[in-house]
Amino acid sequence: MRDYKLVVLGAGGVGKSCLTVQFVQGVYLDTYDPTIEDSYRKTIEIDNKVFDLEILDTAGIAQFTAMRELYIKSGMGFLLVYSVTDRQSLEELMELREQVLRIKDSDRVPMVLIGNKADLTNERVISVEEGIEVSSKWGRVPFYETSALLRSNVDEVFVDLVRQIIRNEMESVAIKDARNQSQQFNKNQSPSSKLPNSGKQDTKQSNSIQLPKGLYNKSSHGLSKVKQSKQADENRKPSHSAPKSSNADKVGTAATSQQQKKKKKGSCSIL
Ligand SMILES: Nc1nc2c(ncn2[C@@H]2O[C@H](COP(=O)(O)OP(=O)(O)OP(=O)(O)O)[C@@H](O)[C@H]2O)c(=O)[nH]1
Repeated sequence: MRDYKLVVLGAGGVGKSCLTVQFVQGVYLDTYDPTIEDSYRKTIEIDNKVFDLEILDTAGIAQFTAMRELYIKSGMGFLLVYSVTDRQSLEELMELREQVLRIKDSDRVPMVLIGNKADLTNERVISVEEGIEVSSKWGRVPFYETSALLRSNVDEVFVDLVRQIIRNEMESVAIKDARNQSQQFNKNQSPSSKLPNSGKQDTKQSNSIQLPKGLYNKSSHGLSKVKQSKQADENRKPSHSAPKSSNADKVGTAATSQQQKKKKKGSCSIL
């Protein structure tokens, strides 16, 4: 079983704990008590494969953010949450994303942009279009509006993130294999096997093995396999998904949740 570490990031009060608890336990918590750090586990099945998720619900308010660097380092995928009722929370996300990219030292970190509290239509200050715009600026990071209250798009954001991690892993393995093949090929090319005038021929042969030229494209996301990359682009369309009562049918086997790490108090009280 694969073990994936997901990290939920965002300003204080945007609904990180509520989204996490809704996903893990299927309950909505409606009182607010700032989180220091909570860890949850959930087993899910995606595409007939079982994944064990460790979800870290992090502190939004400044006093408790000292550990941020550490958990960003260990996280494999990130849920970046703002509230559609709080402009400041979207601004804070810009810095958080920068921090993630800097610490991971990569621009292809699995992440999802989430505008939560979409049910609060009268208090909304950030439009869907604005969310889509941010997602485009971030390189078409998948974007969802959610409501932890209505359990809308809750499963979807977690499943999307896990799929991104799987894709990333597959791409890394493919690149590694290609490198190994290329190295193996170079090793096998002993000078004695070359014809006296074989300069041209050698180049041709090695090009056919050097996958970065033939099979791979160099993009802003680094090397990626053309076919997979297309698929990834498809999936990365700024997929605004309007809130709806959702029950992702591919999610949710053997949901086990436990609050592992200490928390000042429960971030929300269970109804
Ligand atoms: N209407 C509505 N309220 C929500 C939603 N999600 C969370 N809330 C409320 O917003 C408040 C804060 O929610 P939390 O989940 O504790 O927020 P948080 O981001 O974990 O906050 P920190 O722990 O300080 O980082 C609570 O009163 C929730 O009930 C939602 O989707 N809709």
